[in-house]
Amino acid sequence: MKTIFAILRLYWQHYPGWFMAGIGIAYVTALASITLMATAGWFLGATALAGVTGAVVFNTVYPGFLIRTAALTRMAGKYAERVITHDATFRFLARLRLYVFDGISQLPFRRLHDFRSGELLARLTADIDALDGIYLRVILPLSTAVLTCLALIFILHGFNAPIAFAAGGILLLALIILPIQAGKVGVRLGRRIAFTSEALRLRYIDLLRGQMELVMAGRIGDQVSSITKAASRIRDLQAELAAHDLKGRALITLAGGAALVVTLAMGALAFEAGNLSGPMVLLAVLSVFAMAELLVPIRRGLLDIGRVLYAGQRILPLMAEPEPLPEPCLFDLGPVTLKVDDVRFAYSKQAAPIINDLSFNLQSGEAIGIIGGSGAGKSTLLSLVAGLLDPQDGGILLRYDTYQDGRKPRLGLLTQRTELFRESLRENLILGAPDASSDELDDAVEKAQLKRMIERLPNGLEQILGDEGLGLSGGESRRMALARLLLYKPDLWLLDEMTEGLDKNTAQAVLETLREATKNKALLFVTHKQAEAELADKLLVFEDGQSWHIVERDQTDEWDRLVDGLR
Ligand SMILES: Nc1ncnc2c1ncn2[C@@H]1O[C@H](COP(=O)(O)OP(=O)(O)OP(=O)(O)O)[C@@H](O)[C@H]1O
Repeated sequence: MKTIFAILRLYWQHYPGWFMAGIGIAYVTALASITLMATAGWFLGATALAGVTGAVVFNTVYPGFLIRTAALTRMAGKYAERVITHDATFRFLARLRLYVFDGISQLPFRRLHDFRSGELLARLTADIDALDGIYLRVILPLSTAVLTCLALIFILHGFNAPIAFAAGGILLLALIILPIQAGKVGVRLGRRIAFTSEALRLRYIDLLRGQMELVMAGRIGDQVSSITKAASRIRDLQAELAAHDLKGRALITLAGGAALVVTLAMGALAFEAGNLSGPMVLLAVLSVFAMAELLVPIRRGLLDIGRVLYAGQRILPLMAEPEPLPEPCLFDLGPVTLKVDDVRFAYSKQAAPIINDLSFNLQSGEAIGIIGGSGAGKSTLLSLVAGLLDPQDGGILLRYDTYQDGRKPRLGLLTQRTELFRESLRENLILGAPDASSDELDDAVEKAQLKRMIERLPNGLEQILGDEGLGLSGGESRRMALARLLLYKPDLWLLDEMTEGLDKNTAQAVLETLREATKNKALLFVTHKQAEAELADKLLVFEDGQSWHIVERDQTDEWDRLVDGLR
C-alpha cells in the first residue's frame, strides 16, 4: 500500500489537474452510459406500452433529447478520458524516468557495481512502464465504479428506495470484495511473474554475452535449459493468473446477475403493488445492468497489481532525495597537489583491509609510480584518489589550485578499461573538452599515436564507433582515452598501466607524450613495466600483507632492484 500511495503522491504532485480531470471525465462518461441504457430502456418500454394501451399523446422530445445527449457525452467522454489520462500518465512516466536516472547517476560508484548488467536498464524501461497500471487500470476504474454506484443508489432511491439499496448494496459489496480478492492474488502471482521475468532477462543477457565461453566450456545447454525453466515457470504462473481471472469474471457475472435478479424481482413486486410503472422497472433493470459492466475493467487491473508493486518497490529507492554532495574537500596544501593521510580501505566491513595506514604526498611536477604484486591494491588506490571509493579511515586531500581561481584540480583517470560511446571518434575525444579547436584535436590525436589509424578510416574522425567502442582494438581504445586526457589537460594524472597492450615503439612514443604532458603536473601511476617506471621520481611499493614503503630515486640500489624486477 505504501508503494501505491508513494507513486500516486508523485503523480498527484506533478499532474493534480489531469489526475482529477481524468476521474471526473470517466465518471461523467460512466453516468452517460447508464443514462443512455436506462433512458433507452424506459423509452422502449413506454412506447411499447403506449402502443398497447393506444395512448394518443406521448412525449418523445425529452427522452429523445436525453438519449442523444447521453450517447454523444458517452462518445466524447470516452475519447477525452483516453486522451487526457493517457497523456498525463505518459508525461508522468517520462518525468519519472528522469528522476530515476538522476537517482541512478547520484549513486555511489560502489553501489552501481552491485547491479547486474541490464538491471538498471530494466528499472528505467520495464519497471517504469509497469507503473502506468496504478492510475489507468486500478485507481481510475475503481474510483469511477464506486462514484457511479453511489450516484446510481442516489438516483434509484428517488424512484424506489428498497431497489436502490438492495441492488446498489450488492454492487457495492462486489466493489469491496472484488478488489480484495483480485488484489491478493495479483500481488502474489504478479510479484512472482515479475521476479521470474527478471531472472529470465538476466539469464538471456548472460547467454548472449558469454556465448563464446559457454560454448567453449560445453555449458551452453545448461544455460539454455535454465532459460527454458524460467520461461515455463512464467507460463505456469500466467496460467494460474488466467484461472484466477476466470474466477474473477465469474464473481462479477454473479454479482451483476444477483443485482439484476434482485432488481427485477423487487421491480415486479413494486409493479404489482402499483408503486412502480413498467417502464420504470425496465429503467431500473437496465441501469443496474450498465453499472455491472463497470466492474469488468477493475479485475484485470488488480490482477496486474503485483507486477506494478514489484516495479514500484524497485524504483522508489532509486528516486530517494539524493544526499547533498559533500563540498569538495579542498585544502591549502602549499605546493602539494595530493595528500594521502593515514588511509585505510577494505571492500567490505568483514574483509581484511587492502590498504592500511597509507600516507604520502604528491607535488606538482612530481611522478609517483605504484608497483606491487597482482591484487595488492594498486588500482584500488587510484580509485580512492579519484573519489570513486571512500576510505574507511584517514583522508585524501586535494589542494586548491591557487593559479586557477581556487578551483578543484582537474583529475584525469586512465583505467584498465576504456569507456567509449556509440558516437563519432570526434565526439568521443572531445568529451572532456567540448570547446577544443580542431588544431588541439589534431595535436592530441597525433600525440596519442592515433593519426595513422584515423587516416585509414573512410570517415576519419567522423567515423562512428560501435557499442562500447566496437571497431577499435584494445590498444587503440586506450590511446583514444589518452587523447581524451590530453585534451582535458588534468592537473593530477592517475594512470593505470598506461602502455599495456601497445607494441614497443608505440609504447615508447606514448611514454614520451606523457612525460611531456605531465611535466608540471602531478602524476600517480600504476605499473608493471620498467619503461613506464622511468617516468617516476618515487616508487610506492605495495607489499603482501597490506604494507607499503616509498623508495626515492637516489636510493640507487633499492631502486634498481625494484625496477629490475619489473617487465
Ligand atoms: N569491487 C571490488 N569488490 C571487492 N573486492 C575487490 C573489488 N575490486 C578489487 N577487489 C579486490 O581488491 C584487491 C586489490 O585489487 P586491485 O585491482 O586494486 O589490485 P591491483 O594491485 O591493481 O592488481 P593488478 O596488478 O592485477 O591490476 C584484489 O584482491 C581484488 O580481488
